[in-house]
Amino acid sequence: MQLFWHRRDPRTRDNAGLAAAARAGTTVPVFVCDANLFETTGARKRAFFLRHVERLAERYRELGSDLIVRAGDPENVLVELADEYGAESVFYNEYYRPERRRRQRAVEEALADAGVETDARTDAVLVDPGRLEERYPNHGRFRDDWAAVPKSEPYPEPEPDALASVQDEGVSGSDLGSGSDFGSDSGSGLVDFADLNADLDLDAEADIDLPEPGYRAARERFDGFLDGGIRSYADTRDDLSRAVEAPTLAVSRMSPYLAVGAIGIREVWADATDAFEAATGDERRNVDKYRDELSWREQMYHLLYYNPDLAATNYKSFPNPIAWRDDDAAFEAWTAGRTGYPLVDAGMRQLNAEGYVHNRPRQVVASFLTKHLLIDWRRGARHFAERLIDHDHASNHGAWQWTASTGTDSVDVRIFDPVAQAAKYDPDARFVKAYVPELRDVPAETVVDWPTLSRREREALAPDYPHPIVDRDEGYERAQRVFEEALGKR
Ligand SMILES: Cc1cc2nc3c(=O)[nH]c(=O)nc-3n(C[C@H](O)[C@H](O)[C@H](O)COP(=O)(O)OP(=O)(O)OC[C@H]3O[C@@H](n4cnc5c(N)ncnc54)[C@H](O)[C@@H]3O)c2cc1C
Repeated sequence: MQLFWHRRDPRTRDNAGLAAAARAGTTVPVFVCDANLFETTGARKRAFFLRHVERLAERYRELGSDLIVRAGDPENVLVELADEYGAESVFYNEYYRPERRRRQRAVEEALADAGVETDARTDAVLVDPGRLEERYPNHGRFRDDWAAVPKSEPYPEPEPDALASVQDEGVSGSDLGSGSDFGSDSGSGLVDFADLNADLDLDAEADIDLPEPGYRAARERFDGFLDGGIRSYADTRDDLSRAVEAPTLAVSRMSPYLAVGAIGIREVWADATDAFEAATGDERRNVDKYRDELSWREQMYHLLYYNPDLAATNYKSFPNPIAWRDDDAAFEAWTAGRTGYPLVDAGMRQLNAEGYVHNRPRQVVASFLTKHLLIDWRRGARHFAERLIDHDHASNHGAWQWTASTGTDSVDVRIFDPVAQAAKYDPDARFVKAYVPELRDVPAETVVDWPTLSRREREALAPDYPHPIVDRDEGYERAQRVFEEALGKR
């Protein structure tokens, strides 16, 4: 008998550690609600994740088993459960976020002391970062090495007879209360997340509508994208009009599901590769671009693996400190989507309303904060971590550093011009108008040029919309100067 410890992988399909446990013999699936870890997760993503745990428990019950859910420190809980079920070993998947690594070490020591074996697998990524070199000068070089490593096929879901016929009675109850839709109204044996939340003093309620949770919902969304969007992905991924018209075709919007681990990365990769092989001509280039984006995700994990303090410390070293500004009013305007830069504000309002931001405005808002406003990227990254449902420790901090020019970008100082970006990617202002109602009646070309209009013109056109909080050219030049000073070039 063995335990499988579910961590950030609430799925039975394409789960490396679970498949390995099931191959070894009868397996008891376990999830430990770890309050310390949850406290560092934004409420929206925590709620989204917990809904997945509930779907996972349902799936186990369909397979004639159950998910054993306990609250506490995993190192204590797993030793107790190993004893209770007479398990000789505990299987799980590897994660690279420092808190998770520390937790894993504590679990391994406690289980070793108790005479229980452990078995950790690579699951979150296609290629174990430990198989690659420590540092790459650019994405192309990373991708070459990464592409040369053979990728596993998706792991099969365990057969029902490989799963222990257990019933979870550790946490039981019937009503989740307060309008939540992830409850069940039958009796004992069922996981009650409201009780868990009360015990842990966590609020699993999100302040926004969350996407449908679970593997099936993730699968459905990806199937829709494979049927259509992927074949024009390279050409349409930056088209913000299309992102408004057909949000899950212009791009996949798989990031929330990948971030909580609802679907396995090998499954996504295998399907994208089948689509690539079936495609001809121009479609082939489009599909391959999607696979390239997945390799960016892999590079971010690689970066975190070798730089565990990615969330706290500049990746690049600077001879002089970067003269970040402390400007609470500007930061608040940025978070509220009231900077007077329409594309920045639309992106931030998308974040507030959906817990998701399209990649193009995501780059623009991050650049605006760290360059035009010169506010430390760590403050922006923390805000994103609290608000995004697709928050991923590696991708968020790696991308913030890239955008802030403290990360892996091969360009010394990159500054996105928020007006030029709007002109290029949202010329019809469809994206801006979808999120900034104050500008709905303003002609598109005027929306694009908004920060360049006179005060009087702006007041006449949209009196409720703010004036730019920083001058476009002054902000640009100040950022250029500050970074050149930090780089010792002035
Ligand atoms: C400042 C900033 C913060 C970011 N924070 C996150 C984050 O917390 N979580 C997150 O998943 N992505 C993050 N990204 C990367 C990217 O914006 C999102 O992955 C993408 O917008 C998700 O939408 P999608 O699923 O429709 O992407 P698609 O365009 O459909 O891409 C497919 C998948 O590839 C991966 N991907 C694409 N671009 C990147 C990238 N640059 N880095 C890493 N993975 C990528 C994602 O898993 C994504 O789901 C961030 C980017 C920036 C600039």
